[in-house]
Amino acid sequence: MIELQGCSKDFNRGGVNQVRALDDLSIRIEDGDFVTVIGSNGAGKSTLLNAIAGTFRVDSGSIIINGQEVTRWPEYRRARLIARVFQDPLLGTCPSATIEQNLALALRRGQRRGLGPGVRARDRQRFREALQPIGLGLEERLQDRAGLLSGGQRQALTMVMATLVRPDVLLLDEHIAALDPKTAQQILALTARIIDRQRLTALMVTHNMRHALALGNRLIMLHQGRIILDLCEDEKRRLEVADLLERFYRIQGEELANDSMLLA
Ligand SMILES: Nc1ncnc2c1ncn2[C@@H]1O[C@H](COP(=O)(O)OP(=O)(O)OP(=O)(O)O)[C@@H](O)[C@H]1O
Repeated sequence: MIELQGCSKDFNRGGVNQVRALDDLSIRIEDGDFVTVIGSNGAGKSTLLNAIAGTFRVDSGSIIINGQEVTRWPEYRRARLIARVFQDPLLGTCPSATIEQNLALALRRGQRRGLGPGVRARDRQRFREALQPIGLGLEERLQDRAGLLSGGQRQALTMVMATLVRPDVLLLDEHIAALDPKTAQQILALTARIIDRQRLTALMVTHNMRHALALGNRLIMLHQGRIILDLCEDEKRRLEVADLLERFYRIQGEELANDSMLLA
């Protein structure tokens, strides 16, 4: 369970560039909820994820994860509960380490990592079993350096690393946006499968309304740091992309600042 109560965050406070990225935002996300997050550029989507992950502290409000108040916890401490996947496939893996060394590091999430990413024989079987369902043959390449992999392969590896030890919360920030359409579809399918199988509590930021409607059991739309639309599974299932846009216009009374949500 994730709960944000009255969270606000200003950047460049007191300056001419001051912006309220989160504006008294409250939301309760139940265990096992998979929430897709949409909104135009600058709506506060990444800020919401950053606030949960502890990239910065919110200026006001509180954040509770699984009953624990984490508002003042630094990012590294929250990392025991939270796994993240970013847009850039290069961010999630260490290129000079082998696939199995990367996975061995992921296996120790939340523990003291020690000096080297040593790989135990019994872990290799676990790694193969985690990689095999992706269908990219990575299970046969455990000793290859991650830097040799394509962007899509690295993002698949990142997804497996993020969930090798089941996180309490999985945060996906446009994690397929940098991939070609076919690879993006594969990683999206992998994402849905992992979240479903592990019954993860997850938030996924996307600019693609089709994906936002198709995946997950709840959809929120942000605008100017506030939640302007919050749809449950049933409502989501009944909506088409055009309906969603219409809802946005109706609520906001203005046009979307960018067309990427339409065109994606
Ligand atoms: N570290 C920061 N310093 C200053 N301003 C920031 C910072 N992070 C975010 N902002 C500002 O906060 C607002 C919300 O940004 P955020 O990145 O959360 O938007 P977003 O919805 O993720 O947008 P996009 O879809 O373009 O990625 C924007 O006006 C942005 O410029």
